[in-house]
This record gives sequence, C-alpha cells and structure tokens, in this order.
Amino acid sequence: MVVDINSISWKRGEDWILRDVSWHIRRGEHWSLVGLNGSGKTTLLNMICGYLWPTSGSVSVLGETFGRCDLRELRKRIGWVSNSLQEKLHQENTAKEIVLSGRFASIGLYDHITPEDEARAEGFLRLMRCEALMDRAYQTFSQGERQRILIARALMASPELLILDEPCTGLDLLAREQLLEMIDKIAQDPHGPTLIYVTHHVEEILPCFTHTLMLKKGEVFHSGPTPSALTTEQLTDFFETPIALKQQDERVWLSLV
Ligand SMILES: Nc1ncnc2c1ncn2[C@@H]1O[C@H](COP(=O)(O)OP(=O)(O)OP(=O)(O)O)[C@@H](O)[C@H]1O
Repeated sequence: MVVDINSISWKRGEDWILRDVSWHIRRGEHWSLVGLNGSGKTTLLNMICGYLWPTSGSVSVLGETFGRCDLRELRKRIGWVSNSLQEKLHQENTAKEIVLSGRFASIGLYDHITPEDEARAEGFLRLMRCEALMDRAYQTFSQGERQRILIARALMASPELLILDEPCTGLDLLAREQLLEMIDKIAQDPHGPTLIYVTHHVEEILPCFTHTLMLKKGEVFHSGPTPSALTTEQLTDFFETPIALKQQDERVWLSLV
C-alpha cells in the first residue's frame, strides 16, 4: 500500500479541518485529489508527508506507520512539487543545478556531484523538454518552464510517491497541455513513482489518473475510480450548482448550466 490513511480527523479550535478521512492508494494506481479552496487538500498532504499529525486516526505511507518510523527517512521517498517551493530556490542557480540539488533534497548545491548525477539530471531535463534551458538562471524562466524544472528536480530523488500540487496554476492553455503530456509520460513509466495530482480543475484530470478523491469541507465526498467520480450528478452535487459535462479524449470539460 502506498498510502493507507484510516479515519483521520484534525481539529483546530472548534473547527474540524479534516473529518473521518480515509484514503487507500495501491501500487499501480495514480490519483487525482480534487477540492475547492479551503477543502483541506494541503492539510491532508501535510499529513501524508508527516508535517502534521491527525487528532485521531492512523497514517501509514510506503509501508511506514507514523509514530513508528523515521519521518526524515520517509520524506526522502516522497516528492512534493508545489508552488511554495519556487520561492525557496536560489534564483541565480541554473536549471541543471536546481535539478541536481533534488538528488540531495537541498536548496542549493553543496554535495559532490558525480558524472552519473549529471547524466541523470540532463536526462530528466530532456524528459521535461528543458534541454535548451539547462545553463540558464532559474529567475529567467517562465512559470511553465519553472514547473517542468521542479518536476525534473523531484524525479532526481527517485521518489516512490510524487505529489504534484496544482502544477498547472498560472499556465496558459498550450503550456498546460504540454505539461500534462509530460506528466502523462511519467505516469506511464512502470518504474516511475505513484502520482497524486492535486487540482481545482477537473479538466486537468488525465486518463492516467485512475482514481480520484474528492474532498469537500474536510470530508471525503467521493473516493474511487475516476469515471465514477466525474459524472454530471456527482459534479453537480460537489459544486452545488448545475453542471454540464462534455467528454473528450477521455477527459471531462465542465460548464455551468
Ligand atoms: N493551522 C491551522 N489552524 C487553523 N486553521 C487552519 C490551519 N491550517 C489550515 N486551516 C484551515 O483549514 C482549511 C483547509 O485548509 P487547506 O489549506 O488544507 O485547504 P486547501 O484545500 O489546500 O485549499 P486551497 O485549494 O485554497 O489551497 C482552511 O479553512 C484553512 O483556513
């Protein structure tokens, strides 16, 4: 089991931020995590990475049960690509240095780099179609290029679980579709990580995301195979407004009715 979360709740003051959330992710599955602003997605991811502890319930990730494992070691096996990471990186580092730093989970490069590390970094930059950007400083990149470099950086650590936290935020249509194509390639790699793809936009849920967890006001609204989640009925209930749904290329496109 990649993620085994049983009935977790998290209370702050009088508010339940998460309530009775269970989530079971098996190897071979890739999940999308959908929720409106404030539904508890980031809180749930913080629990998976061991940065927050549930008030009740149990969390086990990659076979390690929280409370009985070394969280620092476990975190090395999990990649989390989020927009907040962008601000922490050294803006003057080149794309290649940023990717290489992922090998050591460091901000900046302090460790000894081997020719194999360099070759792997270049390979991931090629995979993310950034080979032409390798030697340019991070601060000069567009949002789409930054996201691709951050994903290459995360892959450098060979994570078993990779969380992509709203990677398409701020991307134009073309940049979004290009990034989704690359994410699809990562998902198709049988030796690649299990993916959790976090989004507000169901249009971004590719067919490679076999399962979907819909979180609403801190509770599981729906959890299961993606086709069972992305129906007119479910989405109308989820958004609390009538939704029209169009299927195209095994993706759904929404409009209000
Ligand atoms: N430490 C905290 N103390 C009190 N409330 C908190 C704390 N952390 C989060 N919350 C609240 O919990 C709710 C869920 O927050 P969370 O960031 O998990 O949502 P989210 O689904 O990631 O939202 P978004 O899509 O906007 O990023 C919000 O109402 C937030 O204000």
